[in-house]
This record gives sequence, C-alpha cells and structure tokens, in this order.
Amino acid sequence: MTANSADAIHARFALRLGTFALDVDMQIPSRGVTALFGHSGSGKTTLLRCLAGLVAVPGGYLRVAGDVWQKGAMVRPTHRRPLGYVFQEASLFAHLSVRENLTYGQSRVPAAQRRVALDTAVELLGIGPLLDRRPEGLSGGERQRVAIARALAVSPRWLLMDEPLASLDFARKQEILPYLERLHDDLDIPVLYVSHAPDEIARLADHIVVLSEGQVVAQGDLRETLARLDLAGTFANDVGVVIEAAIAQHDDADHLTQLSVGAACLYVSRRPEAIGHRVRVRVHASDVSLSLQQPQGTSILNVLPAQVVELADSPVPGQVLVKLDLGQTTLIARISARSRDHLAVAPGQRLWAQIKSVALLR
Ligand SMILES: Nc1ncnc2c1ncn2[C@@H]1O[C@H](COP(=O)(O)OP(=O)(O)OP(=O)(O)O)[C@@H](O)[C@H]1O
Repeated sequence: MTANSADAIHARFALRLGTFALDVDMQIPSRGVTALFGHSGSGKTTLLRCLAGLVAVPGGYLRVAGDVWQKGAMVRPTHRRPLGYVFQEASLFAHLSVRENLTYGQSRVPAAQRRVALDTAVELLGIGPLLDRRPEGLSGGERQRVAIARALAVSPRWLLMDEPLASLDFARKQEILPYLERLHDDLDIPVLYVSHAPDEIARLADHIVVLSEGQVVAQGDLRETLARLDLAGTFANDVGVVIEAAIAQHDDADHLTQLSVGAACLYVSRRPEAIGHRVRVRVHASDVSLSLQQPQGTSILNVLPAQVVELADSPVPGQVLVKLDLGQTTLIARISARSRDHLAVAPGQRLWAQIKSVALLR
C-alpha cells in the first residue's frame, strides 16, 4: 500500500498557537510504522494533539483507513476515536496493578470491537511477570512497556507514540526497541512514531514525515528520504542511510555476520537472525570514506565498488556529502571539501567506498 492509496491516512491541519504556525498536509500508508521527525519545537506534539482531537482545529481534515474523523463541521471527539496514545512518560494509574491498568483501558471498548486480545498485548510486550505489580515498583522501561500494552489493549485503529523512549537511558532504550520491532512485525496497526533520533527511526520505521517549523518538508519511503542530500540540513550530524540486506553467512570465530547487499557483501557484528533473514543496517555518512583505487592492506573489512550520483554541501563547514550508487542500494559519504578536490570527485565517477568497520560492529 502506498501513501496515496484510497486507504491511506490523510491529515490536513492549519492552526496558529501564539507565534507558532502549523500548516500540515500529510498522507501516510495505513500499514507499518511512520516516523514523524523534526527538531524540538517543529510541531510534532502539536500535530499529534490535532490528530487525537485534543486541539480544536476548525477546517481540519482527517481520514484514517477509509473512516473520516474530521471534515467541515464534523469533528469526532477524542473519546470516540479508536486511538492508542503513548506519551514520553508512562502515565499509569498508581493505585491500580499492571493488570488493572490494562483491563481499565480495555473495558472502555465494546466487546465486539476488541481486535487485540489482552493476552496478545501482554505477550508482545513481555509483561506477563509484571501483571500483579504496582507501577511504582517498576523500572522506567517496564512502565513504558506497560503503557504501550495498555495503548494496544484499547484495540486502536491507529497508534500514536510521542517519543516513547525519550525519558529512558540508553540501556532501557535497547531493552524496549526489540518489543517495538515485534509490534511492527506482528500487529496490523499503523503507528505514527514521533522521534528526533534518526537511529531509532532507522530501526523501526518504513515511512517518514519530516516537519520543520510547522510544515512538512518531506514525506515518503524511509530509505529514499534518508538518502536525500537536500534534507542534510534537517538531519545535520546524523546524515546516513539505511541498508536492507539478507544474512548470507555467520562467522562465529570472528563474531561476524556477512550480509549480501545486491552483488556486494557487508560484514557486521554477529547477528542473532538466521541465514536468509532480512535485516537493516544504518550507515552514517561520517563512517564512509572514498578511495580512487581498490584499497589493499587495509584494516577496513567493508570496501565496496560505487558510483558517484551527486554531491552537496554538508551542514558542517569544509565538508561535503557524496551520494553513491552501490547497485541495489545507496550510501552517503561525508568527506572534506579538500579531499573532494584532491580526488576530483564528480557525478558518474567510479570509485571505492570504505565503511569503517567499527561503525558496523556495534
Ligand atoms: N498552547 C500554546 N501556545 C503557544 N505556543 C505553543 C502552544 N503549544 C505549543 N506551542 C509552541 O508551538 C511550537 C511547537 O511545539 P511542539 O510541542 O508541537 O513541538 P515538538 O516538535 O513536539 O517539540 P519537542 O520535540 O521539543 O517536544 C513550540 O514553539 C511551542 O512553544
């Protein structure tokens, strides 16, 4: 399904809050995870509040999977929108157990409209052992998993997640991300996932909407959008691509996994998935360097033949971004302007891209 199909989610809102103006027209697929990306103050939470019906926007329009939630004078109130909403901080009822928090949410949904069984939500988020505990005794990561399960328990037609990992430290984030990936793989509920962490987005999303100063500056397929050099200013120091590849071979002795990317291969840290499984790898532009000849005697494991597609200035002075075609995938390299001149890098040129091994051995 594409973002333009009749079944897509379509939202159009324009409003002013003090000096801030939101003016958004977004169409996203009604399957998979869409990232809503933008810097602090770009309007992400305001847009989510419009979608949830928490902000009155006269003249707004919202259609979710063929169902119109707002049009003209018709505005469906928040409590009648089949939505799950997960906030930065889990807002659970402190006086109720985890189980009661979940059943409270579900009891608001008529039995005939329940599409997600409580057991499924509990199992997907791995919170079975926590059911009889009170929120106060849970870690931040556990609380957030319960909040996500509670949002699922209302059988939403759409799940809005507003930086659900923002309040967690790195270790807790790593603990929750696999559960979010499971939602992505196992549930047929579209998710709008707000984040300003490109690495998180790269792991979870299929589609992206980029907001800047209240306006949509890009929307589309995640991999194509991350590879756009004209958006480099938005991603600043985090410019990089997402490569989707199949697991070709494991090398247990060296703790490596070989991925096949078209005709080329890429070494990454030993992955747990089986051979043939498709995985995503994010490659930061700052971890890619260029060489005119095939490097010999180098410690770099990943050296791939590439062709220059285009060049653009980097947001960092004195550096440039080079978009490279690897056959079935794209890379971006960030090199110094001096190296560009020294190597005379130009569109159409064939050269070698080297990806710093440690970058992929995390
Ligand atoms: N009720 C309000 N009155 C006036 N200005 C507001 C109001 N609500 C939000 N704003 C302003 O609107 C802008 C967008 O805020 P919003 O919270 O949507 O941004 P955000 O992208 O979610 O930011 P963050 O990533 O920091 O959470 C900000 O400049 C904010 O100060």
